[in-house]
Amino acid sequence: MLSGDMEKRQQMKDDLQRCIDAHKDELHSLSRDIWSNPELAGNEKHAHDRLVRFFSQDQTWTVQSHYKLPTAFKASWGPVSGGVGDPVLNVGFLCEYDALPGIGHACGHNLIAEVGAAAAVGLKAALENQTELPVPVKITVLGTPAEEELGGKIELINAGAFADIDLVFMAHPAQQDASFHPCIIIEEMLVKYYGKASHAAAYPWEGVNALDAAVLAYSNISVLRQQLKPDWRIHGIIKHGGEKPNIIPAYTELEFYLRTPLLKDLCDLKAKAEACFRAAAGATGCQVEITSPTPTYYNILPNATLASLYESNGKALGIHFPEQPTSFCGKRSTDFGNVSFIVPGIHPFFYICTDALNHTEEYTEAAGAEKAQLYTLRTAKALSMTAVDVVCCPDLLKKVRDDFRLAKLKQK
Ligand SMILES: NCCCC[C@H](NC(=O)CCCN)C(=O)O
Repeated sequence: MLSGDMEKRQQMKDDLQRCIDAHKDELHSLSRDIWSNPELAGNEKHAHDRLVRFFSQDQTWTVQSHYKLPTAFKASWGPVSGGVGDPVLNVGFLCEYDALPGIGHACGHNLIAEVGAAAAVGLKAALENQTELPVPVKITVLGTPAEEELGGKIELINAGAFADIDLVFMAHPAQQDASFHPCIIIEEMLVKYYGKASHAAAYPWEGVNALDAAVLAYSNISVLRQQLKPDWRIHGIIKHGGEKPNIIPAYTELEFYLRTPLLKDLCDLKAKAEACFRAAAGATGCQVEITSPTPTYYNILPNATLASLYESNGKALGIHFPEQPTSFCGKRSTDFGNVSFIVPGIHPFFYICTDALNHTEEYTEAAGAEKAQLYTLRTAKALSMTAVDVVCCPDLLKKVRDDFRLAKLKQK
């Protein structure tokens, strides 16, 4: 026999599931449209307009397009219930929608957008008939562009977009379901070599070869890798290697990603990498310019209470959470990590009916497939149900906030 409070929460969870199911075609159309029109980080114009239109069709949402960033948006609803003057509890859902160059939505960000939209409309359905919640509740959906490249969430943090948000939810497609899986710190290094052009056959001795510097730099990093800690990563590309074989390259450009679990390790890795880049300049006589053009993505702070609630709700919907997720490692990164340092939240991973790996063409196909929908909507329901638990139970909200404070202390 459920207690009165539990009965109310269950009724709210039933309402949200019915709402999400009632919108399933529209939600699938939304993610399929985004999938069919892949746009790179910062250029998600179609996705932005499509999501703004999705929320604007319901006049009860207040929608701000081009919110603080050209392709970010904000959709707000509420507050509802609670006593006059009570502090409003603002529940945030995040939508990502940037694709990858050359392989479209190979990370399933179109499904992240669908999960965020579905969870938000579901929570709205659960709340709109409630008049006696412990506190007034508001819903905020943030369209957070450019996760794969520029770190749109970090720009939005710096612009104050998260200042009034109390909880934040999103989920990311993967190969299995996991309420939490570590994502590590990442920093980008851009390396430019400047040499001197000359005819490569007639007067090679007059040239200063910037491509030699690039090749040496890449090789230096490749040998450094065997001396790195096993949970560190460094990988990169030669973005520009020269113009023609008979012109000794006067300019080359390389891009590297450096990743470590802890910020202090990142400083150590950066110093080792920089030594490799400068050694290549010295060996060839080139000048070198080393920059970090994008902000550092932090690791995701865990929140045990939210993760446990998410798993409990997910299991009630039939989600299987492997004890040890076997098919994806915790060496990926996300700008959600930066959000997790300022707002309590969760960023679960979810199965989309494929064993393919992210950032592959096979995953792109899976992210646009009908068979991903059941898992996508189920994830949205579990997120929304988790939000219901927290907004209905002040003790749970306190535990969530305690977890957040403890996790931050452990980072120091
Ligand atoms: N500036 C580079 C950021 C790369 C982020 C990219 N993120 C993902 O693959 C998504 C992981 C889960 N959100 C990465 O290479 O880790």
